Amino acid sequence: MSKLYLVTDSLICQQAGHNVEYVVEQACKAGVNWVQLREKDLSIEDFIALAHKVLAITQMYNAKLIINDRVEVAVAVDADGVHIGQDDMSYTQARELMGYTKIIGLSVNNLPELTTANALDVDYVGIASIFSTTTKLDTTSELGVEGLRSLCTQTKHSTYAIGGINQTNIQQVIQTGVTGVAVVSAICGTASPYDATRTLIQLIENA
Ligand SMILES: Cc1ncc(COP(=O)(O)OP(=O)(O)O)c(N)n1
Ligand SMILES: Cc1ncsc1CCOP(=O)(O)O
Ligand SMILES: [Mg+2]
Repeated sequence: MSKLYLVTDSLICQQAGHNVEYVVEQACKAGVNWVQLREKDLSIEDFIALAHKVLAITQMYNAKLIINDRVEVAVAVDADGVHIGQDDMSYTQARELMGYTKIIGLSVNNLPELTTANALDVDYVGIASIFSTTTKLDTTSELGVEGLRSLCTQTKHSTYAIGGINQTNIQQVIQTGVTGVAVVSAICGTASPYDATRTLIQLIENA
């Protein structure tokens, strides 16, 4: 598994002057090989159409495409996996629809959720939120680096930290022992997603 996971946000890409396909391609070119397509406002038809385009890009770079929330989109385009949260479809139902060859990621926000996830055959847990972020407005907690470190010792799964992670704090996050780091604005919100990705990868490698 790659240590840097790009989670997209079309609005943040747009505000930085790019479309989401461009950002995905630049990030993959720079070395990201996990991409989550996160679209909150698209109809199912538009989400599927965009996912087909993004899948063509990720496949060109041998990267994995994970669909946020919408299991039916992941199934329709034969994506590599789906990421579900505590308020999304249940893990059991998602697994039934996706099958055992696909990746399922689950968000956990605290120790009880992480403990419950330990009984599930998820492929990774997304641990949120590490720092404050304006990208997702309904986050429940800020775990901080020490909260993350503690959760990492109590999980049986691979772990991706998410929420407010950027070039200034990514090394502290990696040093907790987390498997990897997921970012939205630190790549989508930049003038050069390629340069931003290169810098983040370098920081991870030197941590
Ligand atoms: C890698 C990763 N971790 C956590 C999340 C958050 O998922 P969720 O809690 O379902 O919130 P939304 O992203 O759906 O708003 C994630 N997307 N990716
Ligand atoms: C999707 C998500 N889940 C928890 S925080 C978050 C947003 C992270 O965005 P950013 O990397 O811009 O803080
Ligand atoms: Mg969700």
